[in-house]
Amino acid sequence: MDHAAEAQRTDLMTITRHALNEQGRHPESRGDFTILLSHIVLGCKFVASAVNKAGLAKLIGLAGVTNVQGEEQKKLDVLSNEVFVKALVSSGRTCVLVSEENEEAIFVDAPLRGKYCVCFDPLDGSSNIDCGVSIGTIFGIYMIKEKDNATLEDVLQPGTDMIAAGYCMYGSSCTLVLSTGNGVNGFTLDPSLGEFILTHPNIKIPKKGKIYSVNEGNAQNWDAPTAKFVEKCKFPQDGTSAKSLRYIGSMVADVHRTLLYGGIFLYPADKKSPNGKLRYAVADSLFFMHPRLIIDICIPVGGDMSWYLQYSV
Ligand SMILES: O=P(O)(O)OC[C@H]1O[C@](O)(COP(=O)(O)O)[C@@H](O)[C@@H]1O
Repeated sequence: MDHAAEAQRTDLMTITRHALNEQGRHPESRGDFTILLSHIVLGCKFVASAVNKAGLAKLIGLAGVTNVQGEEQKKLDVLSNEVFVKALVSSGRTCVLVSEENEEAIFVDAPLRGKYCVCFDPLDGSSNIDCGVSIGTIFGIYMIKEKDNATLEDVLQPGTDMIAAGYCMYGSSCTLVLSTGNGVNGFTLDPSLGEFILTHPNIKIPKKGKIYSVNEGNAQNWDAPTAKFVEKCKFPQDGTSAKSLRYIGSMVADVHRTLLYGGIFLYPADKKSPNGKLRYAVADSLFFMHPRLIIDICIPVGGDMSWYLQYSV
């Protein structure tokens, strides 16, 4: 028997234990972030369960309503958004929530108000739900700028002011990737325990990759530099091998593969989407959910930037 392995199996580094270890690096911390994270984890576990049984529980298909982008909302979209909003509010650690599925920001009522602002897309890639392609939740966390005075400015801070960011991918396994600014770590849900276990410590994106990931169907809309870059991936002039094209069309899955295997994922600005693929929710004040801003945070902290194009926000 491999006793070392057995010991490893009993000495589990759960995401909560990891967060508590991280908390130890901040003596002033009172555990609020760990409590907030545990509620995000609850939302991810709920969505993972719902996604796994979607086909059986009639959760697939349209919810009969459209979101602010005019997109048909899928039942799982609606359910995921509701569970994350309720989990984040009930944590008692949030003050402003921005969801890709809600037209306006949610300001938490005073009795439950905390000091964190959370931007999230509860279920990115939802157009892939019906065919079983991996989808994901994306989140980013800011600290309120002025105690007891939550405003929209709190969620329009630069991405570099984010204190944590991550995504949870619902695929062949459920993997939560988190950065709190001290490296990027991946946790896989063990359904038998109901716990996210550290399986990918200190992820670093490989310096070189053999994969490029882009929707080639948009090529006619690309600007010249993008077209030239993709052309070099396909027809390299330096004697290297051509890169392989892998495009899942579900950003969390494309980014996760890029983070682990290297290469590049891009959704470049083009004539159709002048700012790349952003989410706009126009209310009395324009705010936007930039899933890639959150992903930006994960990848730079995850390692080499050489293959990662910056999105200008
Ligand atoms: O189909 P396109 O234009 O390539 O866009 C694919 C992108 O759209 C998304 O699926 C998000 O769209 P939805 O969440 O609205 O379904 C991303 O996950 C993915 O990167």
